[in-house]
Amino acid sequence: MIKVGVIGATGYTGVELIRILARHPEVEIVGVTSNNYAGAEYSDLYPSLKGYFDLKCEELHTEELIKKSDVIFSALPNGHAHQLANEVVAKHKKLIDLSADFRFDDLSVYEKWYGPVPSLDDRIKRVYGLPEIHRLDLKGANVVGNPGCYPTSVILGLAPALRCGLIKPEGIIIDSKSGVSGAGHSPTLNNLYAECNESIKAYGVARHRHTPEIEQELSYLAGSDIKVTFTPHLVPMTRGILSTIYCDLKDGFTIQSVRETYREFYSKEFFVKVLGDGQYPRTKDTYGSNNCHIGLAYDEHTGKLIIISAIDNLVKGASGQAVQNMNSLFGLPEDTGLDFPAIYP
Ligand SMILES: NC(=O)C1=CN([C@@H]2O[C@H](COP(=O)(O)OP(=O)(O)OC[C@H]3O[C@@H](n4cnc5c(N)ncnc54)[C@H](OP(=O)(O)O)[C@@H]3O)[C@@H](O)[C@H]2O)C=CC1
Ligand SMILES: CC(=O)N[C@@H](CCC(=O)OP(=O)(O)O)C(=O)O
Repeated sequence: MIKVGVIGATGYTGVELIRILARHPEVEIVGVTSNNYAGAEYSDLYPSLKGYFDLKCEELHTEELIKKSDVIFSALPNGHAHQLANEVVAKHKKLIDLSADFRFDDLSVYEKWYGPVPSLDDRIKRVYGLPEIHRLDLKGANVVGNPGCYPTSVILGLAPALRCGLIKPEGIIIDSKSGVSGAGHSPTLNNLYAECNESIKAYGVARHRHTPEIEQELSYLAGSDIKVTFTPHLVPMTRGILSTIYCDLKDGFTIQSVRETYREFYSKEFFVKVLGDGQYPRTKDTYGSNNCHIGLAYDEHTGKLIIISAIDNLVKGASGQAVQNMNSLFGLPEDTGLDFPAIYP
């Protein structure tokens, strides 16, 4: 059994991790930590887990938790994982971090968008944890930077098009929508029911911090520098991300050949489903699952390829993907403990 410790277990991604890990056949959860709820029964905080997970929340004593764990999941806000990674690798254990702290190849890009980075242990071998793209690099890693939710939907949506040279690399426009759980469980004015219900708004326009993360991975896939226009929107639903991506199809390709290329690219992937002609993803069809649905269309009027992708921000966009990464790090089939469909309706 893989011994797992979860830090920041009481947030939205934390409870989703516990929901998945508590039923994972190869996992024993050995400790969960909380600042505000140390000493509380986890299932008193989250009664949906009664009978599935009955440990108490501990105070955060990293040394003890790391000692008894094979792998640590950190579901803390940005800026906490660098120091934690130093401690984890010093004890020859592994870290899967759900924040942005280890998502960037170039630390100066992280520092520009998020803030300063302390000195890091040379033994850290970091990987961007999108298994569909970086599976081979996961094998030698001890620290996983689990991708952001919007980037997961966008990168999976564009990967075949850029890797296989189906589209022009310039002028990509991404319009994404997220449910409110994407903002975490700390109450803010923006997230109050009366503010977001019956309302849709764009935010972070032309400056959202997922832009450099998306550009890093798309540039890797294309083999050249990619710039994108990315506009996220907050929509009145609890979970889900839908990204609609507009790009220019190169001459010589048809929607049929694009769909065939996408199907071939993802043919061995358990979690990515390329929909048929005239079918378009709905967040409802990925709700609660680790799946990503991709729909494709060609606008003959403008020559644009339109790619639509849907995920659950808390599962494929965070905790499900983190468990998929753990499975890969420990040599298990990636779908272990994740082989469940969306909740419908
Ligand atoms: N929500 C989403 O859809 C996604 C989130 N992420 C990332 O995952 C991470 C967790 O997000 P999410 O679960 O939504 O966040 P939440 O705000 O819901 O939870 C964060 C948890 O971290 C703990 N925490 C907060 N501040 C501190 C602190 N200063 N020291 C120690 N613990 C602290 C809190 O636990 P307690 O109150 O018990 O102390 C809280 O439960 C973030 O980095 C986020 O950016 C990534 C992809 C998607
Ligand atoms: C709806 C909403 O507010 N979503 C969050 C994205 C959550 C996430 O993945 O953020 P990190 O990159 O910090 O991990 C946002 O736009 O900041």
